[in-house]
Amino acid sequence: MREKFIEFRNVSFRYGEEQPWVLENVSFEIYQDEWVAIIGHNGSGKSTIAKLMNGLLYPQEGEILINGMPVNDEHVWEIRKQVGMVFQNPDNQFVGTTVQDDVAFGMENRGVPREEMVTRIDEVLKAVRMEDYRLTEPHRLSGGQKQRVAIASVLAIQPAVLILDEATAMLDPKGRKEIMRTVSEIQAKNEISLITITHDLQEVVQAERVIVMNSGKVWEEATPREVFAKKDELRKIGLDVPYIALLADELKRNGLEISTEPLNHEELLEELWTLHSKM
Ligand SMILES: Nc1ncnc2c1ncn2[C@@H]1O[C@H](COP(=O)(O)OP(=O)(O)OP(=O)(O)O)[C@@H](O)[C@H]1O
Repeated sequence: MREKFIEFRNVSFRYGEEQPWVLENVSFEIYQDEWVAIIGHNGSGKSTIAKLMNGLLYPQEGEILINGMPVNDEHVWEIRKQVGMVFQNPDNQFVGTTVQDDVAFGMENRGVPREEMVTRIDEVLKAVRMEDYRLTEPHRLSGGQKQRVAIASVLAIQPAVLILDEATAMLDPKGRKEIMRTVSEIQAKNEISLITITHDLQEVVQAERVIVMNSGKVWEEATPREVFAKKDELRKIGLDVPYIALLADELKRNGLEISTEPLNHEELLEELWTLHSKM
């Protein structure tokens, strides 16, 4: 059975005593090796959740446990070793003058021995397919390459959880797809939990579970198929539905007996093929 890795217990948070509550009574669990997508309209509290997960912020009410440890001053450094985060803009995340310096930086801070650092730099740059850029200055890389290096730097610390907070938002669709393929391979191989905060529906349908936030509260927690079956309700809270799900609905309205809830081209084609063979 999968172990619980992250637990939010009745968490409420606001950015100051005079400020409105940004999260209210939020509870959920994330398991080891799981891929969870967090979605929600702008300002619904997704990034705040990410920052609470590695102790960049502390909740005013409720409790957060990471691998059984409460997020507080006593555990925050250990927690940051276990929870790695990559944000939207890679330019704000570079500290080294070369790609390999950059990957080394986080390890130096955590006292990883030199030989071990050399091995890990090799491994993580290979994992994100950037091994040929080890001596390149980060500002010479493309947006997608920069995000790969940012991910490699986080992986070098060997976290148990990787959080991508809109980390592919600035890339084109091809770049996004490539990064997500790399990350999901790494997740499966290294058995880490992956949490993706995203507006990209293609990313969401690949996750095992989706947490939908609405105005600081958990609105729904289910598989992508279950979530996207609630098309009209999702629209009411300002969220889109994958194009294929809408197309399948339109086909149903036009009399085709589609019995499943297809979420991608392959599933819709399979459904149409089955219908065709019954005709
Ligand atoms: N540093 C801050 N100080 C005050 N309020 C903040 C701060 N950061 C975020 N907020 C407010 O908290 C609320 C939730 O913000 P958060 O960034 O968590 O939402 P989000 O769901 O990630 O949004 P988006 O999809 O736009 O990135 C918003 O109303 C936002 O204005």
